[in-house]
Parts: sequence; C-alpha cells; structure tokens
Amino acid sequence: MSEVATVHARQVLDSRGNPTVEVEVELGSGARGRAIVPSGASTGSHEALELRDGGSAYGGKGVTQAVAHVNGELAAAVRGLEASHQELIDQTLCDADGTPGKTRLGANAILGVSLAVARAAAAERDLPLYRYLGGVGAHVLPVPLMNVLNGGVHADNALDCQEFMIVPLGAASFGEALRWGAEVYQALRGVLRARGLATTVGDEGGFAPALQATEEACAVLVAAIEAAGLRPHRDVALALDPATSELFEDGAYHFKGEGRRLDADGLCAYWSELVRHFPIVSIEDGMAEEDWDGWAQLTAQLGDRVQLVGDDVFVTNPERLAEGIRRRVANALLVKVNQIGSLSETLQTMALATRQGYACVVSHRSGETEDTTIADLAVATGCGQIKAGAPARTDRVAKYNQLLRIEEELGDAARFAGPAAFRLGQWVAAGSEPGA
Ligand SMILES: C=C(OP(=O)(O)O)C(=O)O
Ligand SMILES: [Mg+2]
Repeated sequence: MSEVATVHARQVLDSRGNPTVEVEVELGSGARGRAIVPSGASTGSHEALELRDGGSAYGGKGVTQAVAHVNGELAAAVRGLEASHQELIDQTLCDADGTPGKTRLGANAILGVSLAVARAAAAERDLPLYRYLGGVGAHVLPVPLMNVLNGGVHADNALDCQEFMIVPLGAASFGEALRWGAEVYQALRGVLRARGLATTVGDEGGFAPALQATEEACAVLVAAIEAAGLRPHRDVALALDPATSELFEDGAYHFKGEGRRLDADGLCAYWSELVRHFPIVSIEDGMAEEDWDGWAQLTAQLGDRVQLVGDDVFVTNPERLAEGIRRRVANALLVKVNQIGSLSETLQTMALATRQGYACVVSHRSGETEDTTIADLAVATGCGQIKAGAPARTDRVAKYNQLLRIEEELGDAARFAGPAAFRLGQWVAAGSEPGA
C-alpha cells in the first residue's frame, strides 16, 4: 500500500505523427507506472473531450494544455492518495474537472493519470497489470478482430466501410489465432497483388486498395483465408466496422464509393443480405450514433444471428449504454478507454454490459502508440474479444505481442475464448451457415 508521490506528463507522438499525452506516476514506495493515451479519427460525438490546442509546432493538434493540466491541477488532486484505491483516484480526477464530458481539463489528461496510477499500483505489488486488475479469474485470452482492409476515414481509398476484420475464432490458442491472422494477412497481400491492387496501408496497418464495394472487399478476404489454407467461417470469420455515423447525412446513409443511398430499412436489408453471403460474425456501428430507431430495427432483425457492436452509439458511457439496453439496441459494447476517460468508468460500463448479456470488445483507437494497456484489460475482464488492427505495424502488434507474453506466462491455465466469446457462439460453433 503506497500513496501517489509524483505525477508527470509530457507530449509524445502517436502512430499518425500527432502529439498525445504520456503520464508517469511514482508512488511513495518508489514503484512507477507509465501510460500513453490513444486518439480516434472517427470519433463519436458523445465521447469525453480530447483536449487539443494550437500551442505547439503541430498546429491545432497540440496537447500542451492537457499536459499542463496533468502537471498542475490533476497532480495536486491525487498526490497523497492511496494508489490502489482506483475508484477514489478516478472520482477525484473527475471532480477536479467538474464537467460531465471532462471538457475543462480534458479526457486525455485524466485518462493518462488514471492508467498510470493503475500501472504503478500493479508494479508496487509486483503483479502484471492483467493480474492486478483481474485477480485470480484472469486467464481467458481474447479472440483478435484484426483489421486487414482499411477504408472510410482511415484510408484514402474509395471504400465506404471503415474496417474489414478477420476473426480467427476457430484456433486452439491465442498464439495460433495470431499466426492464422498473420498468414491470412500475408496471403491477402498476394491476392491483392495478383489483381493489380496496391498493398499500401491505412491508419490501422490494414491494406488500403482501390476497391469500392463492400462485397468486393469481403470476397477478397474470403479468397485470402482460403489461400492461407484455412476454412472461412469455421477457422476464420469476418467482422465489419462500417462506422456508419460517418455516412449518415440528412436522415440517410450515403455509400459514396458504391453510389448507394439507403434509409434505415434499406440498410437493414443490405446487412442481412451481406451476412447471408459472407461468413460475417460481427457488425459494428451498423447504424449511426443518433439513429436509435434504425439501431432497434437492425437488432430486432439480425441480433439473434450476428454480433451487433455499439461504438459511436454507446461511447463506453454507462448512460448511453443503459439507454441502448432500454431500447433493445445492439448486443455488444465496443470498449475504448479514452471515450469515457478513466479506468474505473470503463470497468463500470463493461460490468453493466456483462450483467445485461452484452458481449464486450476491448478496442484500440486509429491513433495508437506502444502502450499495451488494452491487452491486459481484455485478459483482466475475460471479455473474450479484442480489436487492435492488423497483425502488422508496431503500434498494433504491440498489443498482440503482449497477449502472446500473457498466454505464455499463464501456461496451462490459459484458455482461448474461441467461438464462445461471441454472443452467438453456439451458432458459430455448430458450423451452420451464416444467415441460416
Ligand atoms: C477504432 C476505430 O476508429 P477511431 O479510433 O478512429 O474511432 C473505430 O471506429 O472503431
Ligand atoms: Mg468503430
């Protein structure tokens, strides 16, 4: 048991070359913890505020004020508090800010302190973060949802759908799942080259070829899975994040690359058709953040067959999730620590989701760093799913490599979540055709 002694923040760079906040905490015992805050591009409008300013050489992207808030008000607020009292630490940080959306001091400032304190408290006990946060129950390795084709605002191509993910749910271990993911990624490079398509990459390390139609991209992925010698669906399934809040304008969904304009009815029919043709087990943000009726319709229509993940609609916020549960919207929660801005609130939202039968997918942001906290968070909570980008690029593989280390450390006690991680695990495991 040891109190927070010093808190220090600095500006570092993220994977897009933008500044972000790094925080170091030292306890009275000398134990130290460090965390770096990630940053999104297709952000939900109800996310806690990422405080940006023009006070640096980076134009409007600076985090000078957020860094100053950590080193000033936030450090003063938590200094002397017991580091293992995470809820009290986080409540103190939120109270210091005093606004519901963390708009005064910035969610990036608050989250940096919150995570660094947790890491210092774990170090003090000589425990890995997943064990400190998850206790003796932490032994489930998540299925990785790996974004291998990038579109939307994460790439400069014409793909409307932001993320095409491969899901190696049929593997026997996390290590095997990651190997399968890497093999499909390499096979995909070959499939794209053979079609004369570019293999340059987008923000999350996935390829960003000049494809236009969602169907075409899904077909390319199925071809890559087969080229890697694996079985689509049973070994490696697909997941999509069309990030439709980015496509929603004047009450309709505009798929510009595909020249398609759909209302919620049309979009429901479109996803149903896609799920019938491709081995898709999960669709994230299949409706826009404010289209509650569209979301409810989609959930009623597809929710018993496909995992429907709420990202922009819930923003890891317990109140938004509670509203979604009341309206029977989605069946899974995307978990991004910087959407809500503290560790305790993240855990509270995940607990609410779990109590209500929603699956949880712990997620990176499109702007990432070497920080691996989300890998430990996924194991600590036993949520069974993590999305951390392509199995390539250091900012993405840092998370997967951390999961390899955890799996090795757990040894015989490690269990890979597999198909059971999905709300529709029984259906997937039974090997029935999607949409049947
Ligand atoms: C990871 C995502 O992208 P961003 O971080 O840009 O919100 C997402 O939309 O799920
Ligand atoms: Mg998303």
